[in-house]
Amino acid sequence: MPLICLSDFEAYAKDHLPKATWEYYAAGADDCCTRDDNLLAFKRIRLRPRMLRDVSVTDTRTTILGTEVSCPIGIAPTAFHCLAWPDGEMSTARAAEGLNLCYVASTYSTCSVEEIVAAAPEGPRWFQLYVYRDRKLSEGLVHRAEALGFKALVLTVDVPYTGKRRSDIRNNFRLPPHLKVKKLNQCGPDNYGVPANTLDPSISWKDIVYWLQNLTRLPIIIKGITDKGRRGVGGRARCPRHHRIQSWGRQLDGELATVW
Ligand SMILES: Cc1cc2nc3c(=O)[nH]c(=O)nc-3n(C[C@H](O)[C@H](O)[C@H](O)COP(=O)(O)O)c2cc1C
Repeated sequence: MPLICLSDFEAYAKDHLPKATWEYYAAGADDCCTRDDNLLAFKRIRLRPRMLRDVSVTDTRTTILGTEVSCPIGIAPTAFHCLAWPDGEMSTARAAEGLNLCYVASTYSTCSVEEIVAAAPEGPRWFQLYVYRDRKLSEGLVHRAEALGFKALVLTVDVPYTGKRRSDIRNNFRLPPHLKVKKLNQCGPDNYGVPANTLDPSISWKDIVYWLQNLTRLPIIIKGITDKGRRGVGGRARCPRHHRIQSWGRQLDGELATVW
């Protein structure tokens, strides 16, 4: 049967993937409230139709941080693509390149950043960063991503600790031995085959301003801010040195902000 919409792909994946892999991709944390809310939020979106306009020629191209993309949609960072397909993130990057869409490669990719770039050298790409307690590890990642032509860093700030993912616990989910998170392979594995307890829960605005901004010339996009606070995302109470922070777009699960 042809796969013609996302639900078709979802049903196909459920039928074909091992149970633990499917449940890793499909489930969220605890009661999955946020996951369910996100799905409902997508369904609530309505487009305002404008009738009797000449739409015989349409053009959805736009620019995102100065790079032209074919439409204002990107591929969010997600981990462990090789669980679903042997080529993993290389295939995702090729697809994004083919459509000229921005692909945000996850720190938890099962292909290395070098492999991703070799597979899709022309594709618009950003790199998603988790900050590790071992800052040298994160610094190495940032430098590699910058050298490989990633055009922005997407700093995920909503995972100081991993959520309680019940199905992963029940399934004793782990990466199979032939897969590993290639950028982190110098560390010992934990349940997911990625370093245990290495995400730095102390990260705050000062780390962004005094550490990350000094480390890279790339724009930094902060991913996972779900509440603007009383004075806005860039309010003085939150961001030292009053850096200019631009609210860049609404995600269903929060706001993205760019700091430079
Ligand atoms: C299977 C899976 C893996 C994910 N891995 C990452 C990741 O490695 N880094 C990250 O910043 N976000 C990760 N996310 C979060 C997504 O980027 C995104 O923020 C989230 O899924 C909400 O968007 P959605 O409602 O469109 O799914 C992951 C999400 C899923 C479902």
